[in-house]
Amino acid sequence: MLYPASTAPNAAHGSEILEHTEIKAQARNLNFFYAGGVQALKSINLGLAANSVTALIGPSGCGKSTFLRCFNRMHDLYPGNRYEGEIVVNPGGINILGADIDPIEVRMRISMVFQKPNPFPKTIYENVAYGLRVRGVRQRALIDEKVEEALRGAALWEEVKDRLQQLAFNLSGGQQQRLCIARALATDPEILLFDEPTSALDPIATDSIEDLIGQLKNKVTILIVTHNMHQAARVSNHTAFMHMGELVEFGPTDMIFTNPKVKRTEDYITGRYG
Ligand SMILES: Nc1ncnc2c1ncn2[C@@H]1O[C@H](COP(=O)(O)OP(=O)(O)OP(=O)(O)O)[C@@H](O)[C@H]1O
Repeated sequence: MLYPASTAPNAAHGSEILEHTEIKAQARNLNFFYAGGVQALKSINLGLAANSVTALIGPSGCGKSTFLRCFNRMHDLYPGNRYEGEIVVNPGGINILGADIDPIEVRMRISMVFQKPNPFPKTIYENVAYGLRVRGVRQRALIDEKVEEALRGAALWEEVKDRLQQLAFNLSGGQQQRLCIARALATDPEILLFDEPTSALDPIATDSIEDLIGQLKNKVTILIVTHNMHQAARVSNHTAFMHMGELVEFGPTDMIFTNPKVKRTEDYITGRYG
């Protein structure tokens, strides 16, 4: 769906950037308050281009994870947290923060991969089948098919196809993280959220996850939080720089890293703070 310029996201920070781009999701005037009253997000307007990777960067505590977690309503798990504004997801233009929206359904459409691999204490097969079972899928043949498809999608199938009934904990850290990606893929999500997905992994496992992200964007829209600016530059199409709960600058990744328009972005990119 093409948005006219007037409704393009991120009006304050280069709305022209996504003007002719299909937008998968769009945060509109998004504020977020933790239960104690801390306002962690301040009027964020940001669009995620469909089938591409958007990276969130910024110093510790700037609100990256808070923003990411709004997209799958993770904050609902703790009483007293409060959103204001909207996150509109296409197709359908549905505001997933709406009071009438079931957060569990949101999490089927928008899956998350965490910092540390967190497989369930179950077999490799059951880890991937989990979301399908929660959704009520019962046919064994269909589950088999989906498990294989998700493991192939996560570039893990060849390594585990002969040991699907082994415990997931027997896998290496990098394999466990790819298993978590397969688990996230099994319910055919439209958006994948990655919260520093390689920070607990060695360089080789990191490379394989980055390659995988490059392949996955053909099928899903990806939002990734990373502290590693080289990683943001390698994997993302667009980058958003946040500072103190605000979106400071947003643009094509090469532009943000080579020619940022805002001094705060430049200072961060060049290592002057953060
Ligand atoms: N559960 C919480 N309750 C109250 N305040 C919180 C909570 N979690 C985070 N915050 C605050 O919200 C702000 C944003 O935190 P957030 O974790 O989103 O930042 P971040 O950019 O992801 O940081 P990091 O890079 O260190 O992970 C910070 O000021 C943080 O202290």
